[in-house]
Amino acid sequence: MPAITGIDFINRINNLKNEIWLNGERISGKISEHPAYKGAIQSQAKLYDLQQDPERVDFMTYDSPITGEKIGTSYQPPKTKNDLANRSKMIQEWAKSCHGMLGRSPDYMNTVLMSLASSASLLEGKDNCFPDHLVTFYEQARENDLSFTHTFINPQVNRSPFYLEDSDEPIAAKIVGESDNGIIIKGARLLATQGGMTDEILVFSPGGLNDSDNAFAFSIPSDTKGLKFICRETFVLGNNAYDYPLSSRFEEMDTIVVFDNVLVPWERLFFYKNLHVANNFQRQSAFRPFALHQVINRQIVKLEFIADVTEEIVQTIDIGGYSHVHEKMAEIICTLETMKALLLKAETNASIDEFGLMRPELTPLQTASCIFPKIYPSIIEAIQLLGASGMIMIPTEADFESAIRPDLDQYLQSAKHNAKDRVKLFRLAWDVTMSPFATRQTQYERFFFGNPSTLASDLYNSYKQNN
Ligand SMILES: Cc1cc2nc3c(=O)[nH]c(=O)nc-3n(C[C@H](O)[C@H](O)[C@H](O)COP(=O)(O)OP(=O)(O)OC[C@H]3O[C@@H](n4cnc5c(N)ncnc54)[C@H](O)[C@@H]3O)c2cc1C
Repeated sequence: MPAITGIDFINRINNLKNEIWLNGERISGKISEHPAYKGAIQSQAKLYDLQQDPERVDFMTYDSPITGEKIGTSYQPPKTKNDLANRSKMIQEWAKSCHGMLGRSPDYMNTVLMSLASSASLLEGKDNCFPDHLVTFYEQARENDLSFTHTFINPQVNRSPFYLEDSDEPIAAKIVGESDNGIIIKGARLLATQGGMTDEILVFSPGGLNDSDNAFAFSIPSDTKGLKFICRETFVLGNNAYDYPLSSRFEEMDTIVVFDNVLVPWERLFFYKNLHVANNFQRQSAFRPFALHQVINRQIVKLEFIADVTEEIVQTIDIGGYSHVHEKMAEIICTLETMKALLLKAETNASIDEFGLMRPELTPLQTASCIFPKIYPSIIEAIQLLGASGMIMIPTEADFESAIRPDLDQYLQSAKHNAKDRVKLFRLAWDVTMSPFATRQTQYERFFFGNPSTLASDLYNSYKQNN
């Protein structure tokens, strides 16, 4: 089938009837109508619709090698520098539609699956490995435009390097059985963003040292029997876009994932009970350069949006003459320009890799992934400092529609805007920096691609090898 539309996505997710728990209750009825999911599902649906837009179809889609129909570019293995540039254009187009706030827009996971399937040859001839399953499944996902969440990390029980789980009842999800139909998984995974609102969940175990039951990789439908998504509290405070401009539209739920004796059919298993492969496959595959390429493109769009919002604050209350304001703006500009330069270097120095992919240079992407999580929180703080009490004194749209409107118009006006527009801007700045949604965004960017110290070690070690 061709790339799906927004309504195809919504209908498919509603039909799944995934087991999702929020605030002590199982969500029933259409997930797309639930207040905690509605905004994100509608925003994601708009992304799918962009694939159909006649003005964008040439770079948002490409011709299926199987059917010739137009399918999503995020699934395309880039073979030329032009393909890579097209990929960036597609990623940035989707990111612009959500100001880079949907960290797990479908292009992220589609890219992950594309890069892993392109590296399937690494699994060939290895014990308990099924490279053909990975490639077949990728083709199935690509041709049906499947959406994904993923969970790669074990629950945060004990992070000491000497910790080995020793419990009769599994905590971290592991293999507890095997049958003619597949393997059985029991236990939990730390986190899946967008858990419950995607067709599939991709699971990779962290591997380890001694227990091959901790070594597996697979993808299963989100409505598989025994699979549960347990939500954190929702950060949607209301659905009015004036009051909650970002959280009403882009709040991606995070979920604990529980596997209650879940059967993973053989054909969905990519490898199992092979610790060496579990410990090395992702690192040796094309996963890192391509996933990071998607992440850095999105973060650039997000920074551009943040720079615009911040400049508007500066203009609105006319603080552009102060030198400390210039310093804060310069910090944003330097970060943005650094990220763009690193992306450009990665794409300029791209070369064909062992899997035949046009791979962006890894070092600049790793560098960007070390810089951004550190600087993002300080950019957020800079906006808080520039906005000062303006970030707090933000009446709602209902206030503007009430009898106190004349007071608000008089006392909340600004150098550039009338009161309602000024408050609209500051509510947006609050949703970028201070609301529960914003606070989660900061934590998200800090840990998006893993522990910052692990990312730094990765950069250090690969830099030593390659330079
Ligand atoms: C909002 C949000 C959304 C996320 N979405 C997803 C998702 O969709 N899918 C997914 O798989 N994951 C997701 N994650 C998980 C993310 O990958 C992890 O948060 C990240 O890898 C860090 O792991 P952790 O949270 O378990 O922290 P921990 O590993 O428990 O770290 C806790 C502290 O200990 C330190 N520490 C731990 N181990 C080491 C070490 N070996 N060396 C040095 N210091 C160490 C850390 O630096 C940190 O300060 C998400 C996280 C967040 C915050």
